[in-house]
Parts: sequence; structure tokens; C-alpha cells
Amino acid sequence: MQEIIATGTQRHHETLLQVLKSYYQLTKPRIILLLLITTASGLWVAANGEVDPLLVLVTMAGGALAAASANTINCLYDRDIDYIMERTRHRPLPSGRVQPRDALIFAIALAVTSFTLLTVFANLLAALLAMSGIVFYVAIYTHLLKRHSTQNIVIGGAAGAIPPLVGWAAVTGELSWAPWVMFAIIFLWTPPHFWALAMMIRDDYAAVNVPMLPVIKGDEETARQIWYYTLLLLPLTLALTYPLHTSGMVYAALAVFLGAIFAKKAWELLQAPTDRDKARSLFKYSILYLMLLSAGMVVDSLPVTHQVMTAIGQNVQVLISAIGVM
Ligand code: HEM
Ligand SMILES: CC(C)=CCC/C(C)=C/CC/C(C)=C/COP(=O)(O)OP(=O)(O)O
Repeated sequence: MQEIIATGTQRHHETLLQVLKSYYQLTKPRIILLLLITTASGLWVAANGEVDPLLVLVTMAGGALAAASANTINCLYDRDIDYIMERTRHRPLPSGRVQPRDALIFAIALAVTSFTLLTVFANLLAALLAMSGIVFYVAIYTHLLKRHSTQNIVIGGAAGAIPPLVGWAAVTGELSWAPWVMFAIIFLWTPPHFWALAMMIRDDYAAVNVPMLPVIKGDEETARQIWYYTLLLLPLTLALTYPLHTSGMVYAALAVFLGAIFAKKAWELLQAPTDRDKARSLFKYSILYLMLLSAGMVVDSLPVTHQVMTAIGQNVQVLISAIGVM
């Protein structure tokens, strides 16, 4: 008897876990992680490396909930084409594990919680920016552009560039040049990130008539566009060092190093646009690139980094004058 109860409890427990897992999958969690790292760059740089831990916690939670809501609505809206595409067929909605009505309620609850959290514990600007991310991603990208324009992800990419603005606004209550440069970095990063992937899974998009650039213009033109965006992206990353003086030499060195690898991979793709391995390599690297670049902004902003760099600078000066005396 005990065994039957135990088995029953076990089965019930498993089912609940599976339900939770399905809702978790609806939010596209791995993408949220990178969005949060870019939020962190806004938080830390705005606070000159001295952040309030509670504000960090609340802003990260609010940002994650907003992105989760946006991704859930995107899954809801796109469930028809997700059902047809191989890559997305097993998502919770097309596979019937979550009902559309429940997904909608879930997304609304996430957005309301995010807005409340950010308004009460951060400020209204941060909350409104997060909500504008949801509206832009759902209304402009998913509804207006995704199925109708080859420029869908160029314009729609603006949604994914909002998180550093949320981080900055949470700390300062306003926006200045630096957060807009962070926004522009992600804006220019998005086409190489996404088109490299779209070159690999072009046939999937063609099957559901989504006019992604590689489907309409082919591999060669896409590789060329990726190259142009890369050439714009790399100097822009340095604008935080000069003229803005928001970030220092640690960030600058990292931006040059990471940027050189990005350029190499984009160049190799330009030389062999039909080579899927080159596209895959650039796509994978694009994620690592944004992760490390954002982390570099955080590390660069820390007071300890300033202390170490100042000490190094002073020692170099002493060394130079010693050489001068000799
Ligand atoms: C309009 C803009 C964007 C589009 C269309 C796009 C599209 C995609 C797609 C289709 C995937 C593959 C997902 C899958 O296999 O299910 C992907 C992966 C990914 N994207 Fe983007 N993306 C965009 C912007 C961003 C932004 C702004 C970020 C974060 C800052 C981001 C982070 C990621 C990450 C981390 C992955 C890998 C996820 C994994 O490992 O499963 N993307 N992207
Ligand atoms: C501040 C805030 C809340 C911002 C939200 C921004 C956000 C959720 C960006 C995600 C970008 C993304 C993963 C697009 C993929 O969509 P897709 O529909 O092309 O991908 P799919 O084909 O895999 O569904």
C-alpha cells in the first residue's frame, strides 16, 4: 500500500516538475542569461563599479522577468511556424505541453511582476524601458517585421539592445551618451549574431516563408552585410574609452582583442560564404564576444581595477624617469 502511495506521489511530483520545465522553456532562458550580462554592464558602469547589491538583485530580477514575458509572447505568436520548423517543433506550445491561454496569462503575470518590482525598488524609467523592450520585441519585431522584411532583425534588434539602458537607468534615473553607446553596440552586434545563424538554418526559414536575409539575398550578400556591420561595431566599442572616457584601458585592450577575433571570423565567412562551419563558428563566437565584452565593462569599472592601473602607471613613470637619468 505504502509503495502505491509512494509511486503515486512520485508520479505527481514528476508531472509538476515537467510543467515547471515547460514554462521555464517558454522563456528562452539561455538568451535571458546574456541579456542579464548586458544589463550588468549598464548597472556597474553607471555606478562606477560601486553598486548597491539590492538594486542589482531587483534590476536583474525585473529585467529577467520582462525578457521572459517577451519571449513567452513571441513563442505564443509564432507557434504556427514553430510547429513546422525542425528546430522549434519541440517547444512547449507547438508540442501541446502548454496551452496558449495559459502562456498568455503567464506572460502577463511576468510583465506585471517585472513592472511592479522595477517601479517600487528601482525607478519608473527603468520599469518603462523594460516594458518598452517587451512592446518593441512583440509588436515591432515579432508582429510587424519578422514575417515581412529582410531588415526584420536589424530594426527588431533594438529590443535586445535595451537591457543596458535598464541597468543604467536603475542606477542614475536618467540616460546619457554612454548607455546609448552600449545600446548601439548590441544593435550593431545583432545582425552578425543572427545572420550567421540564419545562414545555417536558411531552409527552415524558407519553409515557413520568413524572409530572413540569407533566404532572400543568398549567402554572399549576407556575408557582405555581416562584414559591414562588424566594421561598424568594432570602432564603436572603443567609443566608451574615447571620446566618452566612461571605460578605461582594461576594457579598451579587451575590446581590441575580442574585436580582432570577431573581424577574423567575419572575414573568413566573407571569403567562403557557403561554408556552414564558418557561419557556425561566427555565431558561437558572437555570444562569447558579447558576454566577455560586457564582463570587461564591469571589471574595468571596479575601484580595484582603477587602483591596479594607477599603480602600474606610476611604476611605469618611475621606470621611464630612471631610464632618462641613466
Ligand atoms: C532580433 C534579434 C535577435 C534574433 C532574431 C536572435 C535570434 C536567435 C536565434 C534564432 C537563436 C537560436 C535559438 C534556438 O536555437 O532556439 C539565438 C540564440 C541565441 N541568442 Fe540571439 N537573437 C537576437 C538577439 C539576441 C540578443 C540581443 C541576445 C542577448 C544579448 C541574444 C542571445 C542569444 C543567445 C545566448 C543564444 C544561444 C542560446 C542557446 O544556447 O540556446 N540574441 N538567437
Ligand atoms: C528589455 C527587454 C524586456 C528586452 C527583450 C528583448 C528580447 C527578449 C530579445 C530577444 C531576442 C531574440 C532571442 C530574438 C529571437 O527571436 P525569433 O523569434 O527570431 O527566434 P526563434 O525563431 O528562435 O523563435
